[in-house]
Amino acid sequence: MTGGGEVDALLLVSFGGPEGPDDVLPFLRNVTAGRAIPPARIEAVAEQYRMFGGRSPLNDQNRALAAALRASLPELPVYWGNRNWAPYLTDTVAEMSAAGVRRAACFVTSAFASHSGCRQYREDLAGALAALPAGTQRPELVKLRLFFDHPGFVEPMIDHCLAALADLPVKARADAHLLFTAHSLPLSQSAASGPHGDAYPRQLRAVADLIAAGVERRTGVRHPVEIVFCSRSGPPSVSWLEPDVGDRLAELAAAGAAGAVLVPIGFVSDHMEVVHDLDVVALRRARGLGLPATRAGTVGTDPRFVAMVRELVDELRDPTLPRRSLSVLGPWTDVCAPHCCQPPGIGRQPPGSGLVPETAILMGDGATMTGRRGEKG
Ligand SMILES: CC1=C(CCC(=O)O)c2cc3nc(cc4[nH]c(cc5[nH]c(cc1n2)c(C)c5CCC(=O)O)c(CCC(=O)O)c4C)C(CCC(=O)O)=C3C
Ligand SMILES: [Fe+2]
Repeated sequence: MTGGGEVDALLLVSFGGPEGPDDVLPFLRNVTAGRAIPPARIEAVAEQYRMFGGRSPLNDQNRALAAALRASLPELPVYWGNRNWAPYLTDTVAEMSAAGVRRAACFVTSAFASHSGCRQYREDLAGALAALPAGTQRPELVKLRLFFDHPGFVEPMIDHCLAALADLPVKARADAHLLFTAHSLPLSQSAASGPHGDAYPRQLRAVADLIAAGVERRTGVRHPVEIVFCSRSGPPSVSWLEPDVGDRLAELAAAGAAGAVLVPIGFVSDHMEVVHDLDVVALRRARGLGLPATRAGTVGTDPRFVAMVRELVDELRDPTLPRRSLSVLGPWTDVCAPHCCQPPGIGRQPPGSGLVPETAILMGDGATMTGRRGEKG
C-alpha cells in the first residue's frame, strides 16, 4: 500500500441477506458456519425472516446505496459484494480482477470496531483475494476507515432522533430517554474489539453522546442517554452485552419514565434487526407496558452519508486532506493493528503462514504493513 494515489474502483462490502423463502436456511447456514449457535435460535431467526416473506430488506438497501454512490462518484465503477449472500465477495473480487481493477477502496456498511463488523470483513476480503487463481491480477483492496464519529453519519442521525422525539406525545417528549441500540456481542468479542480492547462500547458511547449533544443544541433539552442491545444470540452459558432493549423498556416503564426513543446507531439501514427486533418486538413491548416509544430512522442513503463515502475515498487519494471526525476516539486508523478485533478462539491463524502479501496487509500483519497509518486507536 502506498501513501495516497489512484483509486480505480469502489467496492461496497456488506453482510447480505436472503431474498426469498428458499434462501433463508442456506443464508443462515452461511452466517452460522463454525459458530456455536443453538438450533433453536436458528429456527427462531428463520421464523423472523419468514414473517417478512423470507426477504431481508438489506440487499435492496445496498442496491439503493450503490446507486447513490454511483451518482456521487461518477468517475469510479462501483462494485458490491457480501459476506453471506449473493453477490458474494469472492465472485465480485474475481469480476474486479477480470476487469483489470488495480486499487479499490472498500466501504464496509458497518461503522464500529468488532470482529463481526470490522475484522471479519477484512478476513472476507483477504479470503476473496486468496481465492483468485494463481497468475491472475490481484486488485489491492483498501478498507476505508471506520466512520462511527464522522459528521456524515452523526448529523443525519441527529435529525432522525429529533424527528422521532417529535413523534412522541407532547407530554412524553421533554423527559424522554434516548436508548441508543446496537447489535449485542459476546462479552469476549466486545472486550477484544479494537487494537486495545473495548472499542465497541466506547465508540457506541461516543456516538450516543454526540447525537444527544446535537439534540440538545437544537432543542435545549438534555435527555438521559443509554446504550442498549438487540439480537442476542449464542448459548445461554455465554454472556453478551446488556441490557437488552426490551428489558430496559420494561424497567423504564416500571420506574414511571415519560417515554423513550430508540436510536439504532448500530446499523446503517433498516434491516432485519431494526424492522423486527426494534419495530416488532421492542416497540410492541413498550406499547404493552403503556410506555410511549418511537424509533428513529437509520442513516440509509442520506446525502450526507453518501458524501461521507466520497470524502473517505478522497482521503485515500490524498492523505493530506482533513480527516473529519467528531469524537476524541477518532479519526480511526486506516490500517488495523495485527490483532485488532481478534477475540480468543475465533477467526483465522495469525498472519505469516504463507499468506499472499495483499492478504497480510489487509489482516494488519505488522511485518508487511506499509503506508498510511493513523496515530490513534
Ligand atoms: C456486530 C454485528 C453486526 C453489525 C456489524 C455488521 O453489519 O456486520 C451484525 C450485522 C448483521 N447481522 C445480521 C444477521 C445475523 N447475525 C447473526 C449472528 C450474529 N451477529 C453478530 C454480530 C453482528 N451482526 C454476532 C456476534 C452473531 C452471533 C454469531 C457470530 O459470532 O457471528 C445471525 C445468525 C442468527 C443469530 O445468531 O441471530 C444472523 C441471521 C445481519 C443481516 C440483517 C438482515 O438480514 O437484514 C446484519 C447486517
Ligand atoms: Fe478492527
